[in-house]
Amino acid sequence: MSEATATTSTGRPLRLGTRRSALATSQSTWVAERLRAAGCEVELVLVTTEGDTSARSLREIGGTGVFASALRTALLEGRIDLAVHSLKDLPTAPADGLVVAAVPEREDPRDVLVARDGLRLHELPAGAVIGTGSPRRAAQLRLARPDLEVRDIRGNVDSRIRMVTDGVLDAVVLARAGLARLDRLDEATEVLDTEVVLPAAGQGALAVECRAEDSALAQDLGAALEHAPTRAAVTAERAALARLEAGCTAPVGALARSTGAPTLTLHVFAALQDGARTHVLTGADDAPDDLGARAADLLLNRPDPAGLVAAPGSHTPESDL
Ligand SMILES: NCc1[nH]cc(CCC(=O)O)c1CC(=O)O
Repeated sequence: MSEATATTSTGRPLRLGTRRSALATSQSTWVAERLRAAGCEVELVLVTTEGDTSARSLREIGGTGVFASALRTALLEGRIDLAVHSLKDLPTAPADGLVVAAVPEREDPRDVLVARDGLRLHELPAGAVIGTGSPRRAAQLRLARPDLEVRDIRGNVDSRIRMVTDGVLDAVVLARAGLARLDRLDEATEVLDTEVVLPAAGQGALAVECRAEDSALAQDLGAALEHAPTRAAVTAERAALARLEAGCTAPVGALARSTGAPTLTLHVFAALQDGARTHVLTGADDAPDDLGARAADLLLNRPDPAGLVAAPGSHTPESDL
């Protein structure tokens, strides 16, 4: 990035909009530091979202978009120049007038268990209470451990872990990436295998968004932050999610991995009304949208009779933070 593009066209520092939570500020600070290392002047601007201020269930306040929408409004109104989102919280529908200018290299996308007494999932006693607000996690936990009680919870990462340390719950499931960003990975008692709990589409990855009309800024953000293999993987995952959202209301997991360029292998999970299904598909990493859409179509046509029955209309976003 050249010094000439280190600030906006008006010469002032780039305004990076961030939510207030510890996780959001850690993500935004990481991006700001990378941009400063690339020669940009960057300042953080706090933006409040309804997902942060409302105690109502995420299902009531409108789902996946609640964390992203205030940042997007601030971008479109010109109050900020760029925003950093957790990619898994970003709706699959593109936003008019905005562009995901960069997808940086993702963290380990897996979920972790934080349980009392250092326990692992298979060591929790029958009847143990495990907290998650994510229908995706709940569905897969019920498949792995039908003898546990899965309880719907919400709150930020800190308050969810406190439910375990305070003895209210035996365990919670969180994204490993979130704990890593908060420097609290040592509190995880197990990294959950993706065969047991497939992560959410885009989990562990960030999206750096700006106005589409700021094409020079978008280019600079791409040059400073883009990680092409992560972009390909999350594009495949989100294409699968979008296709499944169009065809059903089930909880979905999706994870693509590079299996030797130029191929990607995509695992998709959905807990449909008539059972849980997974599908694995390999395809070209230069056509990730196509790979995701095909994997979703194949999954929707292939029932796995041994699977789980999901509650109707249970498609809601990931547990909140
Ligand atoms: N919706 C909550 C959310 N969004 C992003 C993360 C963690 C970091 C990530 O997955 O990128 C979390 C917390 C969690 O699921 O435990």
